Amino acid sequence: MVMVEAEIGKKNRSWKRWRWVLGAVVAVLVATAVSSRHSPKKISLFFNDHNSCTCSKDSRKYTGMVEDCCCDYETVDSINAEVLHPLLQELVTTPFFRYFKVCNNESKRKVKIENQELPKSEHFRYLESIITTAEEIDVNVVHRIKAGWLKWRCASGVKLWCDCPFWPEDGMCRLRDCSVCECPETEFPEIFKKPPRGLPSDDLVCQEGKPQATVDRTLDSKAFRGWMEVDNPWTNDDETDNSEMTYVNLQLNPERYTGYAGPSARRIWDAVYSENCPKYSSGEICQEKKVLYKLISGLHSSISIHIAADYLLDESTNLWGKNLELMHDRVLRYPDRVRNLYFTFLFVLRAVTKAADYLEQAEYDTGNHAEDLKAQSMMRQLLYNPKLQAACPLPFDEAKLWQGQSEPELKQQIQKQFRNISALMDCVGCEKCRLWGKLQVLGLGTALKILFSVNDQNYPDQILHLQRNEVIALVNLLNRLSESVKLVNEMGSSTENIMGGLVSKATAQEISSWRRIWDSLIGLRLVKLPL
Ligand SMILES: Cc1cc2nc3c(=O)[nH]c(=O)nc-3n(C[C@H](O)[C@H](O)[C@H](O)COP(=O)(O)OP(=O)(O)OC[C@H]3O[C@@H](n4cnc5c(N)ncnc54)[C@H](O)[C@@H]3O)c2cc1C
Repeated sequence: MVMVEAEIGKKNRSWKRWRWVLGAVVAVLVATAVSSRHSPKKISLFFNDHNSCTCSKDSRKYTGMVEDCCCDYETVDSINAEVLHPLLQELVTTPFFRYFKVCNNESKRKVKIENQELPKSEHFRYLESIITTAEEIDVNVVHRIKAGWLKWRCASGVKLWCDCPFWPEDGMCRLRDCSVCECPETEFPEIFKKPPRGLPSDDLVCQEGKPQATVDRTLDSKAFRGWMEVDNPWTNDDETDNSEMTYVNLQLNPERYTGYAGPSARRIWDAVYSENCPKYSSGEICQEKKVLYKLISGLHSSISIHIAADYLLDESTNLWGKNLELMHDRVLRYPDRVRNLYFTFLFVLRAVTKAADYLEQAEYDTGNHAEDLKAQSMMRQLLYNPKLQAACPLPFDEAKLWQGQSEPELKQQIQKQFRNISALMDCVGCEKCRLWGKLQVLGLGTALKILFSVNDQNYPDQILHLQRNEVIALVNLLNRLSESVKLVNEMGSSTENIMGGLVSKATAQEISSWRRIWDSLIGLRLVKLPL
């Protein structure tokens, strides 16, 4: 009996010791996991579980048809590298494509403070005096004043500002790089300032969707296509008020890292996805909703790729370069984000080639004859490229969509959602991000208009009309997507190798830490190794 009790006591003591060891091990595990989560350079202990090499390697080999498209990944990569990318890179440098019209109502904005209307210039002088008594003023006005103050301090002379219709926008730019450099009046093409040919100059406001806009279509659809302002049911921008518009040179304002992040940026993306294009579930059968989600996700991937490809690596020395870790973390390690990028690229490419007749005949007139001829000729090379036509004749087949019974209501619903996304771009709190956000969403809206709102069997009377800014946005968007696809193709494997190296390095470090912990436990005689 005594012997049995002694045996049980021994087992209890040994169990208690093991429990202690187990507790210590769990504590160390948790601490390691927490510390690696908070340290961006470290790879989490659980990284391998979720991204095991075997599983991710296979899924990252993008082969076969791009989902819902009519062209495979390999062909997209080769035709992009060989034809599209070089052509587009040059095309967007021509004067016609490098100037983009943006809203410039900053100078005319009046800020209402205590029932007083102040012009913007006076508003800043008044600002400091009232900011202390802020509680007494309507909270929205205070938000806006603070936003204006931040923006003003961040980049003096900010002008690219249209009102955010959803909430007081908080102008969260961190770097000077988030501001946009506008063109002086003398720089942008004289012809851009003129009203469209054939229309009386004081009729500009009346053109949008109004009877006056019905230009002679026979003439229009044959040889000459003047640029005119016609409504796009997919976008939110009203560009008819030309006095409030100005031009920016896109070549001087590249899309790249700006430091715009945190709650302001997060709020935009959250609103875009949760309110306007929620991720479809695997059982979702509505193709059109899937398309909207994939277009936005593809655009988001492209923006992230550009941020990572042109990143401020060292602020103190102003060193810019590629941030492969960021590219991997935001896009490459999510196969669906990469797939959506390819999808968006093919969708926009299809829109451009579908509008070939229109784009071929359009006027690329900026007053610089040689450059305009070059733009026209490159446009033709893009639209009728034999290699592209042979390799990928129909990048995306829009005829498969909008076949259901509830088509008109569904189209209206999706148009409304896209218009909301378009309006949300005015809430982007950093100028340069807003410029590119607005341009690319306008480009997507133009692609949607080309594919779904004209020359459709359901709308036989609709003839394609594009605004100059829509064409500029469409082509620049295609160029951005083409760059992203090229970067993903080139960087994909090297980034994976580097990240793979980091994982193995981190794993090796972690193994050696574990060995030290293990050795100490043995040293403390808390663990007994079997003989
Ligand atoms: C319109 C717009 C333009 C911007 N332009 C720039 C710019 O030019 N330069 C710059 O430095 N910053 C820009 N930003 C900010 C940038 O996009 C990020 O928001 C910021 O860098 C913070 O990144 P994040 O890691 O928090 O993730 P975010 O990119 O903000 O993503 C937020 C969430 O969306 C989801 N998500 C991310 N990518 C995808 C995807 N491809 N598909 C589906 N879901 C996804 C994820 O759940 C993620 O957590 C822009 C933001 C917006 C809204």
